[in-house]
Amino acid sequence: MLDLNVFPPNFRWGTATAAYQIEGAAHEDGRGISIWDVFSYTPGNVKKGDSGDVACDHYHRYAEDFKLMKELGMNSYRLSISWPRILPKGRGEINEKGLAFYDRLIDELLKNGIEPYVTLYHWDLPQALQQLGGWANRDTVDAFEEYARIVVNRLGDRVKNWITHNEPWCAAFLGHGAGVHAPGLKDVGVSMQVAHHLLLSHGKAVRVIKEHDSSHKVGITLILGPSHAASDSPEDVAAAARHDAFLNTIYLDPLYGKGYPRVLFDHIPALAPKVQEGDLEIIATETDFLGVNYYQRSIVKHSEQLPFNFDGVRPPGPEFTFFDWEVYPKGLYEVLTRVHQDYAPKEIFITENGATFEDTLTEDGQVHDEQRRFYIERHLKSVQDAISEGVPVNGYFAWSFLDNFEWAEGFEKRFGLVYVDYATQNRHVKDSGKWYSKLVKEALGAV
Ligand SMILES: N#[N+]C[C@@H]1[C@@H](O)[C@H](O)[C@@H](O)[C@@H]2O[C@H]12
Repeated sequence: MLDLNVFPPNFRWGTATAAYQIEGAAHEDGRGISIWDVFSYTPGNVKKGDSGDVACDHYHRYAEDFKLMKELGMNSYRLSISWPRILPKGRGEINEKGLAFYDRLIDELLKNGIEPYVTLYHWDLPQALQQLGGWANRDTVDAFEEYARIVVNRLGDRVKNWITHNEPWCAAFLGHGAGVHAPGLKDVGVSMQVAHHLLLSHGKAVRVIKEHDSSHKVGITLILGPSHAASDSPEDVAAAARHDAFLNTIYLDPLYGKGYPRVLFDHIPALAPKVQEGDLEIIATETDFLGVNYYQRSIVKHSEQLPFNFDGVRPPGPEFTFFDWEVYPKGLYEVLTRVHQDYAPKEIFITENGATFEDTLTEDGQVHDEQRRFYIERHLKSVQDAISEGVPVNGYFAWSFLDNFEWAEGFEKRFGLVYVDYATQNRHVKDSGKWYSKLVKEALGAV
């Protein structure tokens, strides 16, 4: 199935996490409140009333976690910085204890020979900024630029790989359109303006990073997936094209200098974001790589449902994850070849790919998660096929290293290669983690 010789010699093999999902210590050492703390504390928003208050207690256990990561043989690790840990009010006073924590974290990673890939924003906006309008307020773009400069100036002597934003589609639409993520707003027009401000802040952060050190690599992570028409009827084909714009090209097009997709905003002109002179040029600031998060495809049909006049159709499967997401490895190949053909990023990293299944810890501390192993194997085969066709994929970060706080699903949905027993905080490497470790060591010639 897999031919590791196809993967480039310096391929980055790792896992990914995010601050709010694993750190815990939500009220420790001067950390400010984030929109996800507020959203989680609001009854009904998160299953079982879970929150990131403790999570995987990574704030205190990072040394043991990185020791385990090293034992598993990974050469890279994608993490995010908690903005409210650095700037409790979002701007202004800097929390030195927050910066000192990330100093320790990065130093420990490097001590274990693991290359950090740092995401500046993985959804945990300081609540103080939300009270001023959050990402719907263009001023937050400047706040993000200030935050990025503080982080890059502090960690930039050791961190050389930066991801400005994680999945702006989720932050914008799930958080401001569907209301199922923080801050829990339900206004599609606002979500489109938020998308614009996220992209604008990305472009400004790229310039901050390159000003700090032009040799640093910087990119953005997008969640991407194929939009397949439910039938070849013109209506369904047009609906799928709008869905592709809604999920994919609303970000890809402006990032690669093409402006916003007309197929979407000609259909709903009233929802088009307000764009100021020069914005699109900033958004299209050259980057070094594209981060691709892939989980599933969408099947789309025409619908009278406003504002987009499209609706989802349940994929045929036959395999589905615990999230009820179809297992469709070919979609990753489709995304990679499309992105390469239409946008030609210098490099691509799979910054997230993984699945949740109902994991059970056995009496002897094992988790036999063959479904997850098979899921990852087939998606790596899609990466291999894309590389064989010349797509410059240079890394794969499995989501996730640890089971963690899965946003509105709380701790019920486990994505980790390592099982977390939240009652004891003990870590147990799942069969998928053992398999991935063996694969990585073989790929890196360590066996
Ligand atoms: N859901 N799900 C799993 C995973 C989520 O835990 C990450 O934080 C996101 O970046 C992305 O949505 C993917």
